[in-house]
Amino acid sequence: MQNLATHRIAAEKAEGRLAHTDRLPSNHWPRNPGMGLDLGWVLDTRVNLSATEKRVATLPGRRTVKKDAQAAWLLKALTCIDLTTLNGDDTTERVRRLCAKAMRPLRPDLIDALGMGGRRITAGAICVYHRFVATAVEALDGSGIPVAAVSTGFPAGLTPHPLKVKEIEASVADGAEEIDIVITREHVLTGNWQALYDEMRDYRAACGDAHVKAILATGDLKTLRNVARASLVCMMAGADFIKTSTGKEGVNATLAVTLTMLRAIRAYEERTGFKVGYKPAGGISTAKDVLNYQFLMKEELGREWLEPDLFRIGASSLLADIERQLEHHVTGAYSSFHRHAIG
Ligand SMILES: O=C[C@H](O)COP(=O)(O)O
Repeated sequence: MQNLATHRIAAEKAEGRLAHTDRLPSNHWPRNPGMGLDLGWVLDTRVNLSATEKRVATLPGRRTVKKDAQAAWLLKALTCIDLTTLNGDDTTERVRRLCAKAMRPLRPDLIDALGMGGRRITAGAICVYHRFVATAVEALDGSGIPVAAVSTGFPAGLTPHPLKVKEIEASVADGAEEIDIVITREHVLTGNWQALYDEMRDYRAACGDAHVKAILATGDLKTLRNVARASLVCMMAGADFIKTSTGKEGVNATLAVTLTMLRAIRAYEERTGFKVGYKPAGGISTAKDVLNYQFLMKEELGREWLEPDLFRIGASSLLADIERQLEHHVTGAYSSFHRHAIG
């Protein structure tokens, strides 16, 4: 069922008043409440590896956008970035600089030259460890940009369960509006779907009103079938988003994993009517990469999944390349990477 805000936005869109890059409110779609664990559905789910690989292999050559259209897609991608710093040497100062970048990701002259003068263009969120949540919330005050905290013993997810729940509660108390949890990979590798469902249910409950993204760590899950099944179980347990990776696995986001997860999202929506968001993360660092993810989102799920309330890109260095490409689009010249030190 659509809420009032949804109707208003739909009406504005129909009248052409909602520009391509304007942010939609984060409560645009009804939140996925989850459902009981349907083991039959989980175990019936299979993935055709060669068909998946064939489908994604043809994507880069088949779909391309140029000039103004490319600039519009890249601007849209920019608004979906969860600007991330997840390093052992993170400091308060680095997090503050990242927040400043999230609020002003592009130079004003570039925004004007792209015909977007006067529009508010920001990153989708800031993503940090719990230690820096309060710093980021303070730095972003009044901007409307949410803070996402990685949690539950990120990245390995092997701390005791009660501590994981407390970690979520602590980040929510500090002002995190989004919590990126990591699942226990062993539950997937041993086919213990009930245990995965139960832990995810606890995480969702601990989040309260904060939205929860379930990081599957797909590079650890061995098969696409496991990826599809884990995606379904996390959605059944109430995940608002499913996310590929921590960025710390040997293999992080890929197009094959993305196709598998997007089809699970589609199946879940067909069955329940609820839309779940998608967040590829880890190793996405070029404008060219991100366009392929956007094409796949649009082809598999439709235009609605190109907005930040259903699509985020977890990335620590993608913004710099998007900025360079947009600057090239405007000026005809590439700037060097050292001029885009953050993001
Ligand atoms: O969730 C975000 C990832 O940790 C970012 O990975 P990245 O540093 O490869 O962009």
